[in-house]
Amino acid sequence: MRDTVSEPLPEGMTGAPSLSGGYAPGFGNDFETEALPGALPRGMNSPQRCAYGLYAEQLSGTPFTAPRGQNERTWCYRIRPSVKHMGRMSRIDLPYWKSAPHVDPEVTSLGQYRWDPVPHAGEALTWLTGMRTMTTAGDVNTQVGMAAHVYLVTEGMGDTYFYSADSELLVVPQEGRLRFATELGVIDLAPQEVAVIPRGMVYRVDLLEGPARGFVCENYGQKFDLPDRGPIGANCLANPRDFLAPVACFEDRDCEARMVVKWCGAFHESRIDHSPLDVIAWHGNYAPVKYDLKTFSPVGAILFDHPDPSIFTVLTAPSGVPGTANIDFVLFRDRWNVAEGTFRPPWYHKNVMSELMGNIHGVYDAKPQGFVPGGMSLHNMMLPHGPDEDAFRAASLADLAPSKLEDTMAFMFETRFPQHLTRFAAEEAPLQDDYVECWAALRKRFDGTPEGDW
Ligand SMILES: O=C(O)Cc1cc(O)ccc1O
Ligand SMILES: [Fe+2]
Repeated sequence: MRDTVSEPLPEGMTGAPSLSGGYAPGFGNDFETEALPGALPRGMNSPQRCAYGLYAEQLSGTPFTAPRGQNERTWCYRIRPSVKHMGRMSRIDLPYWKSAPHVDPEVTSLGQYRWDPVPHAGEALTWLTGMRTMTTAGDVNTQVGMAAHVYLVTEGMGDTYFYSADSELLVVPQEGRLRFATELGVIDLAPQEVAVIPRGMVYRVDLLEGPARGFVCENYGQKFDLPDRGPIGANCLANPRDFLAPVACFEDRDCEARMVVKWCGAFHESRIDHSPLDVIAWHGNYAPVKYDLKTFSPVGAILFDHPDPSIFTVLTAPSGVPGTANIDFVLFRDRWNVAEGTFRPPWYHKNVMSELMGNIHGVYDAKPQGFVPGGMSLHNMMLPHGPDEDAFRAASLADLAPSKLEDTMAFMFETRFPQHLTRFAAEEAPLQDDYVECWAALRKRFDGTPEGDW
């Protein structure tokens, strides 16, 4: 890939030649970037002839008529139009990547589930062959719901390129480093960062440091957005400036390449003779982004009680019903615990939404044992859960001086839809058969006295 060519600054001025080392900051911004000077048309989208003999093409991420605040599209100026990046498609099988509706009659999804990290199998796996679906929810055909996956990557995709017509992908690495070489530029991704790859965006995933493992939330529905902050005001939580979109760069490369497309839950391939990453300049607001989770500014209880976990929402994908997300992406990062007279860990609860959690790093306060980095848990719709016996005892008896929860980073994909386990999740992944035992020792403390039996 070529490096970004930055525009010369006007005479007598000095300044940074490029933004943020290959990225431009902002969430949902209208970006413009060109890898060759003058490649981006000025003042119009469709010149009669584009500079450098490029083709102009629009990528629409929302319907043409979406309300202005949600309307997303990007204009690309590319060596060939996308229609040249696809030949006749034929079906291929990626047996571990499932889409909703996928309800296996032999699998029980009703229960509290927890998994150890899915181990690296010792076989060579790419972003496509290493994607392992754990749960699906909703329906990919009607564009509602999601799937939760674990990825195991030991090698790059080589000359295979991919796009998902079904979904945008929220990528949450836990181990290793990946490079997403996309049509609009390059995103390098490490643990404790996340990336959002939009629906329809062509890319290839290279391995920078392996093996790599992480989690993916495949969003079939409306795009992830920043949540409204309500009375919190204009700042904190995830701040728009901390999202980074790549600047334009391109490949002008003839090779025997393969384009793989996910469409209505099925995978297809076709052969082409060049790299499709040929966008030399683009402008618009439909772009991949990355975000450093360590820039998330948590807001919490500063006197008493434990608020709902929605205060830690990084991104929310709306469902059309106000306040009822298709998916909330929620982050439990290191933070201060200061609430007085309060049981500080999460309370016991039953939730109409279903909660899939993953541990990126360290120890999660409600589950000091057994929920390890790389591990996942599922507390499905209306399934009771809460702190294990150790966490309950410790927090009930703790001296409530301010204390810092350190070395902790876990997340939740919370969806309004029940999540159905795949056979892989139920039979092949390292399910902890004894997970429910973590609550076994929660004994009756009611003894008729106001103090209870401690
Ligand atoms: O179940 C969990 O551990 C996630 C969670 C955390 C929290 O602080 C409040 C509610 C909740 O579901
Ligand atoms: Fe919960």
